[in-house]
Amino acid sequence: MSSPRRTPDSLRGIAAIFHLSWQNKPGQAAAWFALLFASAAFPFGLVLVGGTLLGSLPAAAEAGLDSPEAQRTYVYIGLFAALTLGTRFSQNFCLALSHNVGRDLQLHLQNRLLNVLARPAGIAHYDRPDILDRLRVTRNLGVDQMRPERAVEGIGQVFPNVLASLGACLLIGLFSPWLGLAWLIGWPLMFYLFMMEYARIGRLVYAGSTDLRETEYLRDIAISEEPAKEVRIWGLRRRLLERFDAGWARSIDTGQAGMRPGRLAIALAIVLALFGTTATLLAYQGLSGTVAAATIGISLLAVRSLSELNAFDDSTAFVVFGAVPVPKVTDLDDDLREEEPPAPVALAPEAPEGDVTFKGVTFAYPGAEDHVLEDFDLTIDAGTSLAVVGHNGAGKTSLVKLLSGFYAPDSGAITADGIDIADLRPAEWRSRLSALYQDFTRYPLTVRDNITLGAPEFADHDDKIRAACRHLDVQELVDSLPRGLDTVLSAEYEGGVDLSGGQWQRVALARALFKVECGARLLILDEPTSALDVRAEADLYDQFLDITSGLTTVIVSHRFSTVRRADRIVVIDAGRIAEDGDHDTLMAADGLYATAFRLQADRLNLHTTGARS
Ligand SMILES: Nc1ncnc2c1ncn2[C@@H]1O[C@H](COP(=O)(O)OP(=O)(O)OP(=O)(O)O)[C@@H](O)[C@H]1O
Repeated sequence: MSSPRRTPDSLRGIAAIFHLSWQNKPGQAAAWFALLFASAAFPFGLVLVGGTLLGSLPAAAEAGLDSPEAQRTYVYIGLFAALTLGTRFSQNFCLALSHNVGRDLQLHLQNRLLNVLARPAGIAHYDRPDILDRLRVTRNLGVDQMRPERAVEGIGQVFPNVLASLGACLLIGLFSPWLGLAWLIGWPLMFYLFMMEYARIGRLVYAGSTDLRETEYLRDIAISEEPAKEVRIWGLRRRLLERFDAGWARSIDTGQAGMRPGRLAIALAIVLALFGTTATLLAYQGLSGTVAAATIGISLLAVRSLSELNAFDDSTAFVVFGAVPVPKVTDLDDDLREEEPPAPVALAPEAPEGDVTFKGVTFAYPGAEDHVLEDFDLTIDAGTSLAVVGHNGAGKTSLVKLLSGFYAPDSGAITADGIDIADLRPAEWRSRLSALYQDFTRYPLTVRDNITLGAPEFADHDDKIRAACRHLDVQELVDSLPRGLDTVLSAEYEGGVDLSGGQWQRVALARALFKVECGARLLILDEPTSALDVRAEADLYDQFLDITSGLTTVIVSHRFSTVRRADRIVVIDAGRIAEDGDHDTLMAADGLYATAFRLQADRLNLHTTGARS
């Protein structure tokens, strides 16, 4: 948990709110700034004119209705009425405009956050705890009291109030310079003490981000649909709750998370002392007639306006809490900004036509000490299929992630047609790839969307969709759905259906093959059969040559029935290639591959024997 005595995030947040509002819509921001000041200027004028009006009444009454004194009073009355209206209107307009500015800022931040997180070419930022901590704070863009939108609305109330109060302190100085000075010091001090209390509470809530991130993860496990089955079968509810409570207590000292009465008492004591002294002096001097009636009037109204303090209400809390996520978003934006290759190399339309190679690639995950791949060399021959096998954790998926450009090698290079893929625009390289990842995504969209997401510009090419669906009975699956390709794959929607795990994997395979139909040159299949039944796996085995014919394919699998079909098989062990060859060669070599293959084959045979007996 970080120290609660850091740079005040709220102040940075407020500055960022003004800056971003100006950047977003300068015209609207200028009107907002003007109204913020106008909402303070009108009440200030009201106090000044109101007090002067009060002071002018005795002389006007004495001099008669047509006297110059009375005419001055009429002017004051007119001004007072105009300023009263001005106060009312400017405050209402200011609040309305604050609402619009807040809404625009909220939208801007949400879009920016989405863009910031989706923008990096790779996914290494999801391995960085500092990014994840800030992400936790920015999630509060959607939590009511913490929303930046509420902070802007709060500014619309608090900012004019603070300015008007400072003006009122100055006006009290007309009556007594010492008293004015006392107010000018005491009032901001009181306001500061309140703000700091809110800021301290805000920091307590925000600061323990790492602990809270873990704690909230436990909460999410308890309330989300995906782990619901395991939560019940393992009876996790009580343990999750206990750990959630412990984590919450560790990250937020609940005893500290309220306003501290001591601080509040000091703040209130300052204000009460100022009010008491001012009232006593005003009464004494007013009665003794040593100070002009107008000065007494102005001071009285000034003191009254100072009692309309926003410092004590929720607006200040909203400003302090809601401003915190704002600079976090802009910081994330700066941190995750990536340089494009200085002069990106363009790929030929049909590229990669030649080999794809790993040359001396060494790679470790961010923050990890051990290398997953070390001085790794591999050539993936164009137009052939390559199977990558190895024990759990050997680095197969990491190889696929590197090939996809999700991570960059620490040293060495991955080249396609002799060009380092680091010199290409990531989007251009990926336009040539198609992939089915181990942890593929189940999109709650239509089947058509699910299949054509990789090449949406061809989404209405039914012939390509059919071609992508011709394997593993995906076409039959689509035909059996109530609305065919337009069926939404989620039971949460009207007319939608959910699929089984294996059916989802077939749809994901069709998605990968659709992109191939649309021109992808390199197909990556990472455990494509993990959820398939025996028949579907056998189908893939039968259709593998057809699917991969003439296509550069990398397949990662523990299922040897599919792997053995590949033109070439490499066994990865300890970050290097331990064996390399086709199925027959590797079996003849009688090494790791042959041992693992026989183990799996024997197990299947045993199983068959067991089933028969
Ligand atoms: N995001 C990550 N951050 C840190 N380490 C990681 C990350 N992903 C994987 N690793 C580590 O990298 C090593 C290789 O993982 P990888 O997923 O590439 O193995 P694999 O061969 O695909 O394993 P499996 O057969 O179980 O899928 C493992 O030690 C794993 O713990």
